[in-house]
Amino acid sequence: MWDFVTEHWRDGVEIIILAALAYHGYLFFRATRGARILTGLLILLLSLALISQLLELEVINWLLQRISVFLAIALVVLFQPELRRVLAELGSHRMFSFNRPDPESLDVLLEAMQKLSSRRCGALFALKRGIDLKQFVETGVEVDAAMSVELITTIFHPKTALHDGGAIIDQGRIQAAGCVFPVSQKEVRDRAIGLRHRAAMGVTEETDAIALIVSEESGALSLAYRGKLEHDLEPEEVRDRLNEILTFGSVKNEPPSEDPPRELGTV
Ligand SMILES: Nc1ncnc2c1ncn2[C@@H]1O[C@H](COP(=O)(O)OP(=O)(O)OP(=O)(O)O)[C@@H](O)[C@H]1O
Repeated sequence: MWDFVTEHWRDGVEIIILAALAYHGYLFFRATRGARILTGLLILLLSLALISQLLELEVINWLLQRISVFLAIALVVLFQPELRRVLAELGSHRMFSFNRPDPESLDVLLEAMQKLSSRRCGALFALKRGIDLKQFVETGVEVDAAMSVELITTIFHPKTALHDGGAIIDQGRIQAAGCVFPVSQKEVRDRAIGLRHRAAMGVTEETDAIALIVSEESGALSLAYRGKLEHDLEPEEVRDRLNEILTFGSVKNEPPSEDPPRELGTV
């Protein structure tokens, strides 16, 4: 027994590491836009590999081996925004940082969002977490001011110079306004989802920020995280979601990616 353990403990460690990597890879990719393409490709390739092995089809075997190199490149292209976010997360040492807005500033933000909603003023916020949003700050105007309902509603008043674009919130302060975020290329079923919501999805695809949106058209409040849009939430739901994400790092009870009821950011 002891001989078996000393001989095979490395295999056990390898199996545990590979299983953990596969599981985390699955969790990471299952909610992304390429998940279905990836699943389809894997099923196709595994079936082909199995058939060609069983029937000893040499040409197909040879082709599959050659294709695997191109497949690796295709996967990098397919999951480019997600990979960028993971690398940025690793680079930002997020595991060691704790960038959480205090409850008072969240209250201020939510109150301002409700005011903007009742006045039908569109607004977009990106709440910075671990990953630096400097590249987006540079596209707007630096504000660096304490948050207040008055300031936020003034910024997003349609007649001000800063109302176009998004505001960046960092540790309870308005860092910048009028910022341009990357627009998500995800296919969205709802035609009412325009550029503001797409920009919210885009900035959360590429960073670990949380985006909050007030719709100019309907006054609806929405939240985007990791590229997914949760549309038309009640103020209390926004607060709960924010607390969940800020506490657990992800949305608890996350709806499945297949046809979720109110989540629109899926292919
Ligand atoms: N890349 C971007 N980054 C930040 N803000 C953007 C970006 N693109 C558009 N916006 C903002 O979105 C506004 C246009 O919103 P649009 O009506 O297309 O979006 P929407 O998602 O339908 O939102 P709403 O429900 O508020 O109409 C612009 O005036 C601008 O303020």
